Amino acid sequence: MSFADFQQEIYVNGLLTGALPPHSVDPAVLEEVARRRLGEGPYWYVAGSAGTGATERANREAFGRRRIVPRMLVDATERDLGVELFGERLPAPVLLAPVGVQSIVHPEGELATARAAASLGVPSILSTMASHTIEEVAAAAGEGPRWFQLYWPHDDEVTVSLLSRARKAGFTALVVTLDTWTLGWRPHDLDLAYLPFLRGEGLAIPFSDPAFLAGLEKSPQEDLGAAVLRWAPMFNGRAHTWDRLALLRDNWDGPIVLKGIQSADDARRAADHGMDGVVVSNHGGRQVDGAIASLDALEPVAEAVGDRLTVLFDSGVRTGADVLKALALGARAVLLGRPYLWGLACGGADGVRHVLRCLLAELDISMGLAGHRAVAGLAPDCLEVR
Ligand SMILES: Cc1cc2nc3c(=O)[nH]c(=O)nc-3n(C[C@H](O)[C@H](O)[C@H](O)COP(=O)(O)O)c2cc1C
Ligand SMILES: CCCCCCC(=O)C(=O)O
Repeated sequence: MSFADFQQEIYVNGLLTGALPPHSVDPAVLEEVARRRLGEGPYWYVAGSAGTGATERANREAFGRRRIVPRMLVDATERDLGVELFGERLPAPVLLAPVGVQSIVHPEGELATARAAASLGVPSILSTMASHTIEEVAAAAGEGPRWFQLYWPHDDEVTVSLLSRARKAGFTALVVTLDTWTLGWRPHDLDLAYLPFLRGEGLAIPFSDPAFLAGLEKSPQEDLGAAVLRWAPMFNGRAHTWDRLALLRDNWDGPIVLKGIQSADDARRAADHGMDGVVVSNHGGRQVDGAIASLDALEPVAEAVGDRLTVLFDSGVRTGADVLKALALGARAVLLGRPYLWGLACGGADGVRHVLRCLLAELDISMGLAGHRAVAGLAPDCLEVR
């Protein structure tokens, strides 16, 4: 079955039974429904961005400036969206971005996300700030592909312990997020005084880690305040430096991908330091207001590193056509962020699966209509810049 068949399934169901799709296929409508369900604090924590929102808007505008140039009389009836990432064959060039504290959106949080992604063979990247433990999420993902995202603690024993737990639980690739060593200036969260971690929420992974617990007199269940006080300076407030990457290389025997890269120079340095990939990302515009649009950073990074690194992309992807554009500009695959959280809010695992199926169906159909049989054939000349 191709991803495009989801469109037929919806039409046929509608014709035969009069049934509408369980959720809207329009990401903006789904977001509106999620907004009503979540309430102000949780909605704005997810939807919000840094400062005036200029970078979040720039992310979308950069997609708007690029237009696909469809080619005719090409037989693209049969298409292959598959892609190989670090030796793993994936059915489509899409992963679910790491997102912390998903229990604020749905009680099953990362467990639901992992199940939905696994049902389609798509990797979901587990955040260090997840509201379920590494081992619980691994069990929920079953045979599905798993990647782990590290928020890198300023405590080497905790770092090594997290990496070893993730490896033991079957996570194959490590994504190290560099752009959020401290939280950006986020007016919505400040005005609503809504910051889930400060209540100890969504910290299931550090709070279940033996090396982290070894530094506490009482368990987090007995003394949550003390646990938060140990967590905060360990994970927040100080950046690491390039020379420290050796610790990760020495303690992770799979691919390592640096997330949050926005400059060609940093991408080259990542390659020089023995990294395997980068995610060109500005964290969905949540960190530096006024930062470069992620899509504008993509092509220079891809050109700078050539085959030395696997280049992934996120920030601002909303539709299948967006995925096509990012692939054409040099991404091997993209990470989807906020849209799947709206699916999670509206329908748990089914909602996340629905969002993924819509995105992949639209990508598949857009590829065909634009005259592309495989993602490997996409290049900058498939697009026009306005
Ligand atoms: C609510 C929320 C929580 C996030 N938590 C994390 C996280 O724990 N780790 C991380 O690397 N990125 C995190 N991100 C950033 C995403 O991985 C991704 O870079 C971003 O959402 C992409 O932009 P988009 O939402 O416009 O698609 C978070 C994003 C959101 C919206
Ligand atoms: C110490 C930083 C924790 C941030 C976790 C969630 C996140 O990345 C976000 O954007 O919010």
